[in-house]
Amino acid sequence: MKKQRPVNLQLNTISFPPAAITSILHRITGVAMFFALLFVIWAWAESVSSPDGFAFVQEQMSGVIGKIIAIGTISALTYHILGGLRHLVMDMGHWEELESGNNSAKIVIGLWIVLTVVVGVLLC
Ligand code: HEM
Repeated sequence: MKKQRPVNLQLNTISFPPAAITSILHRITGVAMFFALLFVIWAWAESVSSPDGFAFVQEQMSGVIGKIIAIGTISALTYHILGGLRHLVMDMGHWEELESGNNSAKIVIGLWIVLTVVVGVLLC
């Protein structure tokens, strides 16, 4: 057995390829959407419960926290759909090689950032 074996992984020195980053972001945005949906469902239910309920939700959503939640939720959904479409293309047998997989990952991340900025500008 080798005597000098690595004793631990230095996570901060590991560089993740774009495809790995898209993969973990897909899971993170999926879990984030699950929790965001709790808020979305509450907001929908409250807003149709009465005129006062509608006014309350409207007031919350026009505040800073409401806008952060809205932009975050739409951003997570946008990423998840872009990542999902990338998976669909890969399921059809394309973008499966190292180079094309990393390129499509970079495009997904780039598009996501651009679309999130657009959503942010539109909602602010
Ligand atoms: C509110 C709606 C959604 C929620 C809460 C959600 C949640 C999740 C979660 C938590 C995962 C990670 C599962 C895991 O890694 O074990 C996941 C994976 C996935 N989602 Fe969604 N998802 C939603 C909508 C969508 C949509 C609209 C698409 C397609 C455009 C999509 C495509 C996928 C795909 C392809 C995976 C698998 C990714 C992989 O194998 O690495 N999802 N979803």
